[in-house]
Amino acid sequence: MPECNEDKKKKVRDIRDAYKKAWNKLTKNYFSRNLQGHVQDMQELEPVIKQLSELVKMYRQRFSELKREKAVMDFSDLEHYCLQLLMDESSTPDAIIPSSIADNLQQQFQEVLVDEYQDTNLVQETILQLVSDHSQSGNLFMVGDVKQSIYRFRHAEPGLFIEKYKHFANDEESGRRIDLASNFRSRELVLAGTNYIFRQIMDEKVGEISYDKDAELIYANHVYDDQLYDMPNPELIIIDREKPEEDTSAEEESGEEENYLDLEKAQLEARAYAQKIKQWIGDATHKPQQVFDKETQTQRDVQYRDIVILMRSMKNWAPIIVEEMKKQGIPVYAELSTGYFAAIEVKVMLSLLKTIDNPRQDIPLVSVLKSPIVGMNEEELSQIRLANPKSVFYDALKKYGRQQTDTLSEKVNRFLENLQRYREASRNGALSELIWQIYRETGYYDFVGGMPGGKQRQANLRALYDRARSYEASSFRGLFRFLRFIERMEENDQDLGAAKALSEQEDVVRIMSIHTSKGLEYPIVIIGAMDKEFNESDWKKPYLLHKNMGFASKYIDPDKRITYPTLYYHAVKNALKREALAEELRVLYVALTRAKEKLVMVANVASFEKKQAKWQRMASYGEWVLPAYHRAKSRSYLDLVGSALIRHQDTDALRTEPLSQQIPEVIRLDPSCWDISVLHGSEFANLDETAEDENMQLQESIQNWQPVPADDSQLEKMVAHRLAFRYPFREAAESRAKQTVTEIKRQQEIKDEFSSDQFVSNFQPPIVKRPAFMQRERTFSAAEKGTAMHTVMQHIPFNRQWQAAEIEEFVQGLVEREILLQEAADTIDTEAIAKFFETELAAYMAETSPIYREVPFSLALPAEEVYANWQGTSEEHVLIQGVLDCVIPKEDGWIILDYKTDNVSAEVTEQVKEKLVKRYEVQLQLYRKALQQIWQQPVAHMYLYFFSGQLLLEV
Ligand SMILES: Nc1ncnc2c1ncn2[C@@H]1O[C@H](COP(=O)(O)OP(=O)(O)OP(=O)(O)O)[C@@H](O)[C@H]1O
Repeated sequence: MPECNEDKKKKVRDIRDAYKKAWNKLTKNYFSRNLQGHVQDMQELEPVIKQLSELVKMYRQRFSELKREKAVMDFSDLEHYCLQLLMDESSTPDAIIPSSIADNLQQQFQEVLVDEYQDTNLVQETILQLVSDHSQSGNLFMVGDVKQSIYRFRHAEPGLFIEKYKHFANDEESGRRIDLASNFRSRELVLAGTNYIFRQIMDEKVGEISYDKDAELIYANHVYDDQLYDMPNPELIIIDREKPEEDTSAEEESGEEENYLDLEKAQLEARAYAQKIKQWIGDATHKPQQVFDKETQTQRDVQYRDIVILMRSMKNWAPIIVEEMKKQGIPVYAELSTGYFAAIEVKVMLSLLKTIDNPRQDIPLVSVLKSPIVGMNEEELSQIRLANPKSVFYDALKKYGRQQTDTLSEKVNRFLENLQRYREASRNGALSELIWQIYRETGYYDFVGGMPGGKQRQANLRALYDRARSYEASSFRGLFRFLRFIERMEENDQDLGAAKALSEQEDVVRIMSIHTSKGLEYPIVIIGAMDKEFNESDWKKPYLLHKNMGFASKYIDPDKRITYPTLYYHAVKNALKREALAEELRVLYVALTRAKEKLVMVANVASFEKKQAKWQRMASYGEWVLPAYHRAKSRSYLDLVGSALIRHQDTDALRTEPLSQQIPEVIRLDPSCWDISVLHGSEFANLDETAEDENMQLQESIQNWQPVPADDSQLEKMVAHRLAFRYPFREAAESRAKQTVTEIKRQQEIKDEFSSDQFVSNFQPPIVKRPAFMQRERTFSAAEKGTAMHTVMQHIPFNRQWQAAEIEEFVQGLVEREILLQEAADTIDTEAIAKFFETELAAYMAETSPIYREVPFSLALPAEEVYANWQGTSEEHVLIQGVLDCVIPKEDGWIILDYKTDNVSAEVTEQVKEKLVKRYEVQLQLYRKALQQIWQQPVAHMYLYFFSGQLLLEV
């Protein structure tokens, strides 16, 4: 027998093993029992599931009642109530009849336009049908792209779109389909690349829609034709993390070099992105990449903000990537608003701090006991609970510690001792020191460092420490207050997003989820984490829920204590799996179609060799669309993309063997072009970290107020100029631009022996009216009494003399007309008003008409006239507002009269009169200015009339 090539032998064996494995799985799942057995399992399960569904219905009922009681709705209630309103009560699931409200709306809307129609769910679809008109040609217009339906988790139903898509193409009567095939967004090579991949991976079997000629992206923006791009090919970068074969000499050589195996996967990738980005942005030796600017219709240097990094999920990787990119000196922005307080390590530490503050709080205490800091399990916790079932948990814990002598009680006592020490430390020392002491003594800081995403977790713990330090730097003290402060931050959604130092507007590289990127476009798109496994939680639970197939559970035999999947469980599982994969294909499609000019896909894999072996099975497959069974086995985007690219002439780097000539030319020589690089993880181990070092040094110098080097004289000048800058309108910014006359008067007031503070404040009109219930109380403030007097003077006719009794009657009239409250009317000094009418001035007023009362005015005055010490520019103006009590026109100059209700108790000497005049001089001079400037009238006299003491004084 001729010698057989070992490699080929292994290959054949691998293929056979793969099929054997698949076969075994099939037989295990479906043929380990006969049909009767399967049916029997499901029949036995039936009553249990029925009971469960009854329970769920009851729960729903109770839940709805509670919601109604509390008058709250959730988002899906909104949709469902809306549907209820629009649907006539006689509707059945098969015949939905519009209600009168829906009829009404149908009349109202001429056109109903729906964008992103592919993301509609059945409820929304029914609502749309109910409000649109179906009488003649119809008025419902829907736009969408089913390949971009990525909201399955919100019950989007791409089937609705697909059904119309097919139906309208064949039946012009029911609707018209317009294909918007041209793509104006992207360069030709980006589109060709996307087409090449999707033609192979998307069809009705896996993907729910076929990627046929109608679906393909057609290059239409020919502006790009004349604008060359330096590195136009879409790229696939694969980082291989496979450990090199044991080689002691290499290990010695590497010495202290950072071992790439210590780097997080996300960190490795981030370094790959950073390397690319640095290349594009350029430096002293490299020209920056050019991108096309839509505004100017020309090319310009690429900026950070032209680049986006898309991730399927932001949850675990994004914070690490942000941190690593920063280390590499690349400004990034990622929306990481959530996550800090949700991070388990932060929760545990906060629980511990709460327990230290007050151990009689069950939830924080038990959280700490269960956390790795103490490490108790449910069993132990229940034992402790049993020691004292009625009290708070802390009492139970202490009792258990006292009474028992087992290993658990040792654990308990150790914890109680530590807690006692921490409690003392929290009272005596700095909080931040306590936090650090806890990290050190419990080893929790090191522990989280060993968890997945350890670097980020440690950063979170450090952030808590920093937060405590800066809290103590303010004048606040104490653990309780700190916890309240943190709680308030949490309540107000002020999460400690460390990455939020930069805002969205700035020139930074964005990191976002593919879902967020929907509808957006960027010149350069990096799709990261291509080998992250799809989320399988949807169909890996012991019970499954499918929107059409309903509920499926594993078979459970409580007696034998066994559980295994039923046939129906398998059916639902397969349906969910298929749908989830279809959704993933569409998410990938959204990602690829965000790029305008350049597309880079990055993945890092545990073993490139294994991936190759998997893809290689497609290397000689002759059809465009890859076999469904192969695609269905994909665990990541990379699996799909790798299998698709392996048959292209540009992708030697992916193959273990030369490109098979059996592959049809259309596939092999497809016009798309590809740059593939496979790099080993070790290449990223020692990336230049000088940027970080420099930044750290700078930061340190700045924090310590030490000079930093300025090697650029231009820069030095600019900094000096900026630091010396003085805002030209500072004075204006520090004084009010709008003032009331009363305020100005108060500021410039000269206190005299007659003016107690209260006296002075008599004339401040109340800034806010006293609330109604207080106005009705007996005590009226001096200001309110003054206002009441002014109200009477505003309304009382001047054309005659008034006696006190008549005034009394007049005031009652005001009460009846609801101009005055009775309580306010009771404070009116009618005698004093009667006395006013005895004055010469009142006699003159009786002869004169018109007389203007309560005249409001606004007047702009130069600031220096208003503010005695004004230092600012002379152009600055202040807006003055005031109300003139009484203005009396007179031929030889107008008269201003201002009523005063001050209590002038002292004997009225000349000196007292002088002081009173002085007090109001500023105010009246401003009135004079107002009258002269606004009314253009000369002012001959200005009087103050003091009701108390019937004093008329000329100013
Ligand atoms: N007729 C056109 N001529 C030139 N450019 C166009 C034209 N139509 C659209 N564009 C440009 O193409 C890009 C994509 O357009 P638009 O965002 O409307 O597409 P879309 O179908 O909504 O994309 P998607 O659904 O993939 O997010 C935009 O930059 C837009 O300015």
